[in-house]
Amino acid sequence: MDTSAAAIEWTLSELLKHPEVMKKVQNELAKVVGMDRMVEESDLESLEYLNMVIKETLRLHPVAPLLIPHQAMDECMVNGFFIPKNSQVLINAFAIGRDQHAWTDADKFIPERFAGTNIDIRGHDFQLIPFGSGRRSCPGIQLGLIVVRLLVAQLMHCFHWKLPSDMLPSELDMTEEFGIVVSRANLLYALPSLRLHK
Ligand code: HEM
Repeated sequence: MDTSAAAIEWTLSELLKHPEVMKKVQNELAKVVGMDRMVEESDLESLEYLNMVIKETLRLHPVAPLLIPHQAMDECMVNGFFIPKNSQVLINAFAIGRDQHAWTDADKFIPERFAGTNIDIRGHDFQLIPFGSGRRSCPGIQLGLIVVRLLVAQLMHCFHWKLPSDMLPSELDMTEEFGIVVSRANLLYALPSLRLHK
């Protein structure tokens, strides 16, 4: 049940499916980090476009789409609905991330939608909660985000990527395998070639 690995795989899949976005990520890396050294953890905060790409990936592919089941400690009203004490409550982060009322072109992968907004993924903005929100939200968020951002950054910085057998980006299979953690149903194949020669 590796949430970080699933998030990395979905991000790479979306980048392979959207070569123009991959190009922008690689251009940002060349500009911010340069091509004389590898990207480091201290670079991550400066990689604004990469951070938008990760947010957009986790909006469309929250790796734990129903979070973890919660239980109401007391009865309460939520949005006019009565929730009895001890009810099991499931939060559908997947549906929230694709809600047409909250997002324009909700099913499309558009990292630029976050440009100039303060929408974050740490549980303050309820339309984007891939780590949950509140007291039982993910305690590993900081580590998870560093691992995902650093790995994707290094893979994009060090290598050019293409799909095998002249496959078109639009042909890339994005089938999900359902579980508490939703990962790709089929392995992702992509061909790297060296980009960073130092
Ligand atoms: C991109 C990576 C990750 C994602 C997307 C993610 C997502 C989540 C989500 C959605 C929940 C449930 C929150 C809720 O029900 O409200 C959760 C819980 C949890 N996560 Fe993560 N997680 C990630 C990485 C990690 C890492 C790296 C660790 C540990 C080092 C971790 C440890 C935990 C634990 C212990 C819980 C249970 C918290 C509780 O029930 O109080 N997670 N995570």
